[in-house]
Amino acid sequence: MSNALVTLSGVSKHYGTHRAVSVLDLDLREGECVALAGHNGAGKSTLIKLILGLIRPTHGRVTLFGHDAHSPAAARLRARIGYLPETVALHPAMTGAETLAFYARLKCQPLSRNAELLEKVGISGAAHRRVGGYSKGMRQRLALAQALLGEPRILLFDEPTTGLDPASRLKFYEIVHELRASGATILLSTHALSELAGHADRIVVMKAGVKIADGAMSALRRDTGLPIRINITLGQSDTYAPPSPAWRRVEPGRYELVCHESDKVDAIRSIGAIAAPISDLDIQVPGLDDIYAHLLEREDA
Ligand SMILES: Nc1ncnc2c1ncn2[C@@H]1O[C@H](COP(=O)(O)OP(=O)(O)OP(=O)(O)O)[C@@H](O)[C@H]1O
Repeated sequence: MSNALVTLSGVSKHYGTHRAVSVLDLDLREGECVALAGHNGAGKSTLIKLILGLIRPTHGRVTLFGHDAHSPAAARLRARIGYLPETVALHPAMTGAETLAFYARLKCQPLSRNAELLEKVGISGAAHRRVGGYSKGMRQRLALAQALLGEPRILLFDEPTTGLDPASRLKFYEIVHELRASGATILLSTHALSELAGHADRIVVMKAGVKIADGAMSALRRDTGLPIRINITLGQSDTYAPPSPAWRRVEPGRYELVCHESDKVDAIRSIGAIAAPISDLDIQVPGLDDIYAHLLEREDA
C-alpha cells in the first residue's frame, strides 16, 4: 500500500492558453524531503498552490491524506499542512509575538507554544518589536514560525531561504533536519540547489510546467552520466609514473581518473592498489547545480 500523503495524478493547470503545469504525476510519501527545482515560471509555486487547494487543477486530481484536495475532509486535514509562501505579507504595525498569535488563532492553535516557536526560529529577542522594523531575514524567520504552528505533518516551503544570510540558512536547514527526524513530509522549492545536499531525499525538476526529472541525487547523477573526477598527487615531485593508463597526468606528480557514478566504488578501490606514496587525494562529484543544468540542457537538445 502506498504511504503517499499527497498525490497528484495527471494534474494540469492552465491560465487561459498558458499551461502553468502540464500532466504532472507526483507523490509525497510520509517522512520524505523533496526538493522542487526549476527556473522562474517553471510552475513550482503553482504546484504548491494546487497541493494547498488554493487553486483547482484544470485536469487531473490532487489528494491530501487520501482525500480529494477540494473535499470537506481535506479542508479539515489542511490544518496539518504548514505553508511558507514565496512572498510573505506581514502587518508592519504588529509585533512578532502578536503576528504569531494572529496566525495561531487563524489555525485554531493554542498560543502556549508560540514563545518556544519564536525561540526556535531565532527571533525571541525581537518578539515584542514591530514587524515594520524587522530585517527581511527576520520577517522570513517569523513567517517560518507561522508555518510551524500546530506541528504540521506536511510542510510546503516556497523558496524558504531567499533573503536569508548564511547563518540563517544553516539555522533553517537545522529546523528541516529536526522536522525530518520527527517524521514530517517536506516539499521545498528552491533556486539554491547547492544548499540541498544532504537535506533532500529526492529532487523534482520542472521546466515550463513539465516534470522533467524525479529521483534521488545518486539516481539523477547516474542518469545524467556526468563524470566523477578523482585526482591524486604522488609523492613530492614528478618521479612516479602514472598508476595505470587510465590515469591522465594533469601536472607534474598529479594524475586524474575520470569515471561514471556506476564505476565510482571500483575506481576508489583501485587507489588502494597504487604502490607510490599518495600525498593528496581529491574526489569531485557533480553537484546538484551541475545535474540540474545538464537536465535542462538535455531537454533543450
Ligand atoms: N494567476 C495566474 N494567472 C496567470 N498566469 C499565472 C498565474 N499564476 C502563475 N501564472 C503563470 O504560470 C507560470 C508558472 O508560475 P509559477 O509562479 O508557478 O512559477 P515558479 O516556478 O514558482 O516561478 P518563480 O521561481 O519565479 O517563483 C508562469 O508563467 C506564471 O506567469
